[in-house]
Amino acid sequence: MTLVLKNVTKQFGSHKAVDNLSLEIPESEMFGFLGGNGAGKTTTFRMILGLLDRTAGEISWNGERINYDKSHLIGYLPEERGLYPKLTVKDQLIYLGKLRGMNKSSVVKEVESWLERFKVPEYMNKKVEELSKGNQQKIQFISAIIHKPKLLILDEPFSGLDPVNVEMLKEAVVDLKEKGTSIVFSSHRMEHVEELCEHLCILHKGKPVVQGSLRDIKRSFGKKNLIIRGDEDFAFLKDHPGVISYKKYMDGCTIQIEDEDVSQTIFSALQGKGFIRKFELEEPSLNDIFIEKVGASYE
Ligand SMILES: Nc1ncnc2c1ncn2[C@@H]1O[C@H](COP(=O)(O)OP(=O)(O)OP(=O)(O)O)[C@@H](O)[C@H]1O
Repeated sequence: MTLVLKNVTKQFGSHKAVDNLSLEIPESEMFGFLGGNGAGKTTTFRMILGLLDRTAGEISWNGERINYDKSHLIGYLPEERGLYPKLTVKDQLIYLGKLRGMNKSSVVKEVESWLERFKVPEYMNKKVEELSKGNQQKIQFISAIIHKPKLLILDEPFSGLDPVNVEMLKEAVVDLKEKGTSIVFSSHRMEHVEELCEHLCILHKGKPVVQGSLRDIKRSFGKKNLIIRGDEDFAFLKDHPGVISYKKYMDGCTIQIEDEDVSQTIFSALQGKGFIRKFELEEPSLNDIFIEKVGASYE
């Protein structure tokens, strides 16, 4: 059940919202879709789901187009959340579950188990409008996955949730992936993608600027971060050969360096400089990569 996008472009008037995007997302994969505001993520999702026509290119899932007759296999958490405020959670989910081919008793069973899992069993008979925004989002998430879709598209699933709820949703998403669902999700939060995805794409002005496996992307970025903690003033390292950037912290500094060898020379330079509590070389974070690839054009 591979999802394939080949040279997909979407033009609104003269504006290219998505520009020649090609992706391949295999079964049971969690794929991260990153990009700043207006990068083209939601537009891509809408095209994948057939809610928006492409200007050019091909999209297929298991070799076929996605259309209405596959709705029982697909789950979608749209960016613009929308539940019926006057309906109870139960009636709302029965309605949506039935649209995806489920019968009432199996919907109720699933809803009970999900509300239990999300620690809100008391919401079953509450009206949606009585719930907080974050809790409405949990209900909307349940509505996207109640029918156990094979392909799940989540547009900013963690936005607006408190840290406890973010963890709950993350665990749910990981479970679904392990049971065979392919998941594509967009996020502005690099650490979520870093934690959950093997593969990712960073879109910028509709174009993919970084694409591939998280591990390869980090390796090929080259630069590394050196974390130093101690009581000394490390500012002299700003001018050390191979140091790209220097960030001061209350208890030390974090330095971006050109390559691993630079950490050796810094290590030598720190000899006799007092007690170092931490000296650790790290891969660049996705945040570093995003800022370098996308951030510059914000200026
Ligand atoms: N229906 C539309 N008509 C005209 N332009 C549109 C339409 N939908 C989206 N756009 C434009 O396409 C571009 C991409 O928008 P899109 O919503 O896909 O971005 P996004 O990456 O999801 O952004 P965000 O992170 O802010 O949600 C934007 O410049 C937007 O203004």
